[in-house]
Amino acid sequence: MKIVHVASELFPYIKTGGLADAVAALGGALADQGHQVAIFLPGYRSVLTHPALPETEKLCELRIEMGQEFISGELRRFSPRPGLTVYLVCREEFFDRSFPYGNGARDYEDNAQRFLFFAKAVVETLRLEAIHADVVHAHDWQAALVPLLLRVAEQRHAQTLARSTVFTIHNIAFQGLAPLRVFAQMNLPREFLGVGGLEYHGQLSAMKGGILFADRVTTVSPRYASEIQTEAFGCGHDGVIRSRAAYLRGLLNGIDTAVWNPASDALLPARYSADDLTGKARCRSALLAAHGLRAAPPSVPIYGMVCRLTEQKGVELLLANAEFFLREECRLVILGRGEPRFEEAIQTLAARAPHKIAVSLKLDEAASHLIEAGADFFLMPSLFEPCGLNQMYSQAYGTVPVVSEVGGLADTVIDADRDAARGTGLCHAPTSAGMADALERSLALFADAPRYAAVQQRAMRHDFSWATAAQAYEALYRELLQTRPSSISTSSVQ
Ligand SMILES: Nc1ncnc2c1ncn2[C@@H]1O[C@H](COP(=O)(O)OP(=O)(O)O[C@H]2O[C@H](CO)[C@@H](O)[C@H](O)[C@H]2O)[C@@H](O)[C@H]1O
Repeated sequence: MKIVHVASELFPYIKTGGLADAVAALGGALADQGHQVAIFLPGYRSVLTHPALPETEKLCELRIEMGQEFISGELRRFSPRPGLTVYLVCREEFFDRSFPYGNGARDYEDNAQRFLFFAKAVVETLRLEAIHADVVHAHDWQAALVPLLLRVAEQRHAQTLARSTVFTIHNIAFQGLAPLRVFAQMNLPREFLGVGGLEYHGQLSAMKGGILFADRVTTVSPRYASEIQTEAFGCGHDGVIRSRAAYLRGLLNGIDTAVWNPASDALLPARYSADDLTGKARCRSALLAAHGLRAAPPSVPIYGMVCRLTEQKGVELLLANAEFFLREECRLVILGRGEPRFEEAIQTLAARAPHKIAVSLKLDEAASHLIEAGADFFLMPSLFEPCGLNQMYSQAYGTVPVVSEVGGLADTVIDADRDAARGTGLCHAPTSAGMADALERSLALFADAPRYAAVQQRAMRHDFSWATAAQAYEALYRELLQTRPSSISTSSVQ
């Protein structure tokens, strides 16, 4: 199949979170299966200057219609591995900036235009380069308008650009809301402006466009697929999701075992496997040393956490349990960047016990690998979690996850107290009391070395690889190609 992915992040060239890992690993796994895969990505500064970027070839100049004007850009491409081509949509004014979405304190004001330009450039390239995609697969709000723009372009040019379209929601909390006036720059028929179109409470929602007009909508775990149909998790889009429930699937992410494998991980001071955990003990000492923490004998548990420091990730639950980490003989290492209020609160916590609690407010890939390997428990107290990757990385690294029982966390971690024979971690309600209970249970589990080892072994031997996860997408694509697209996109624009 000819499969085209459209996303705003791609590991290793640009990553602010799990989207980058998921798109890179899915694209790579599909290419390994023998499909012809293309990935469209904005040509951000950090991509164009990335040390791993091979030489890129300039393909063409772009002239993109945005309302009354045409905006120019350039299309570059490179091939990082056989079967995979990455297209970079470049325009200095939009993408040659320090960060992809904002300056840290606020989002860039022209994000709607930047990603509309990107989405339109993808559709224009599909047309100009006659790519004839079997599937165009858009990820998250930044690419969400691609299915609709594509069907409208097909009608305008009387040409088929893609046999089917898929939209994947990695996080429904980020919706790409924009003022209604941006609609004029979309050059879409007026019928797509109303509440049956992109309008969302007096604004435009790119996310809503993806949900309504892709042939199939997927999200990254079965549990999140049902959660987003509820008011509690739908972030205002639950109604529109319910209206397309028949076309919605929850397909679990996997992990890229070429990057996340303790037996071959070059970022670790020592490698190890389920059969020989000696190297993990060295990673454990190295982790404490790297963060200036006091050495810990094997009986003292080390807790690790790596995430964007946002409300979603349950930072408040962690802070509500600060006394646990201050009181108990343990160590805690946190790596993350995010909201200033959380960064400050965590720094204050670390300052109260600098010999046992460390925080690093950086984006640091190598440090995240060392935490996954060196910790004994990995904390993910998320309030919601579409899938979550770190709980799978931590299981592969023999680091027992302690997670909120929401979304993909609930789908990938089995509570060891509830299910002694199958348990791979500890699960709790997404509340501070729930987390407090799980932390107490983690102490009991760690004190019982044979039981901890059994949980660790089961977690390490579980297959979370993308090779398996990608099969579900392949099956979905095949199913789509066999059935006539039934979404309202085609019928609305015909
Ligand atoms: N300071 C830091 N330094 C280094 N690495 C850091 C870091 N902060 C975060 N990371 C890394 O970023 C990734 C985070 O991925 P997640 O899937 O856990 O969450 P995210 O919310 O970004 O992704 C969204 O999309 C993914 C993909 O579908 C879903 O799994 C998830 O639930 C959804 O919220 C991990 O690889 C993690 O190690």
